[in-house]
Amino acid sequence: MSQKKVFVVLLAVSSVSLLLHRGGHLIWTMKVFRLDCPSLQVHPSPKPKHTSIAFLKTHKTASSTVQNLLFRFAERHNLTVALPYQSCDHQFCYPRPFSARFVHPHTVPPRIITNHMRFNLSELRRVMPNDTLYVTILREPASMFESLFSYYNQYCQAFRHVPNGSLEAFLADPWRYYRPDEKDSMYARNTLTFDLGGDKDHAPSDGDYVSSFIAGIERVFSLVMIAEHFDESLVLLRRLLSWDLEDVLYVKLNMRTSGSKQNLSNELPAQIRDWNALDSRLYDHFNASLWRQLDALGPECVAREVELLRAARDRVVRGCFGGQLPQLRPATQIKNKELRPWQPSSKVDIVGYDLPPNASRPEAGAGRGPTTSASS
Ligand SMILES: Nc1ncnc2c1ncn2[C@@H]1O[C@H](COP(=O)(O)OS(=O)(=O)O)[C@@H](OP(=O)(O)O)[C@H]1O
Repeated sequence: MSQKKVFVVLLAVSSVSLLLHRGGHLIWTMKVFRLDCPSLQVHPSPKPKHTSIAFLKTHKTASSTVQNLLFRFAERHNLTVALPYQSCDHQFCYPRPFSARFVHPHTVPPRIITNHMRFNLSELRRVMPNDTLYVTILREPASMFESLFSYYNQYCQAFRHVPNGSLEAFLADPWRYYRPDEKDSMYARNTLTFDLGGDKDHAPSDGDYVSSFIAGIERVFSLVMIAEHFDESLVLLRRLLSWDLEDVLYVKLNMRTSGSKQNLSNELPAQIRDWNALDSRLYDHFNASLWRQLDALGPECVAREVELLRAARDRVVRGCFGGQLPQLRPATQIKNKELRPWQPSSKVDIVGYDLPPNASRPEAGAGRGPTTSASS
């Protein structure tokens, strides 16, 4: 064989082995470049990863899934996460507005804060670094309210008094059951507005209030994710934070079984949106702004990144679960008690995952991490 041929064969062999070695990353990068998506360059990140993040964990919005992703990032990068004082429970003394005093001194100074709280910017600024980026997540009010109604059925006074726990009965005459100052009333009306520090009982007809509330959120939050477009939101989150693809892989947490959910037919969604009019305005506004940002990136590039993110997630998850995609299990069937998701009542089933006894630790370190569900 001539020297030239030997060189060509060696080149081909080393290219193939490099491809196999770099696997996902290289293939990923090539696919993205083929689409000419320079703004979606992945690995290594052009800028250092951003590590100071305040994630406002809103209720029943897929926020536990985001929180878990942040916990795993913090673990891998040795970052301190602010945790509440025991007396605050796992939420930062929610529903009281957040105070720096609620943060456990062992977790100060933090880089990341992500447990449930009622938003209070001035107090957050006292504990978080100056370069903190603020992120939150919203969910479409009808499905969110259905989830809240089922989850807090035994806790929230407004829901407990409804005959047969009927959502229809509540919506037919909400003022019959709802008292603005009663315990846990924040789960029964405009929960997103409340979590974001707003007045859940403000008259929705006051357009100035709603507009200035939304403008305030826009000034502070660099990204408002949308649960219905979770993966697309992660595309934006990853760019905002200059993170790698591995940093935004996840498994869904805190899901109810389909038997615990109610199909919203006929006029229910409109009634829910009406009752939660402030949240509906918020959601519509930030859903539209999410899509404007995605459009600016280029729908093809976003779709491509979402596709690659899902493929990478499946690969890592299969790595955790012995080559299979994990089965969702009711808590009672999960052998490892530490992995059992919290159950709000006997009427609601929250499902989770069991790790196989010989679970391996996969490349992105996502083995045990993503399976633990914390409603915190
Ligand atoms: N990735 C992703 N995309 C879309 N939806 C998701 C995702 N992960 C979790 N979920 C759904 O989010 C609901 C749980 O929300 P939270 O984790 O915020 O609840 S909690 O307030 O912390 O208890 C819960 O909704 P319901 O099942 O309707 O109750 C989950 O199924």
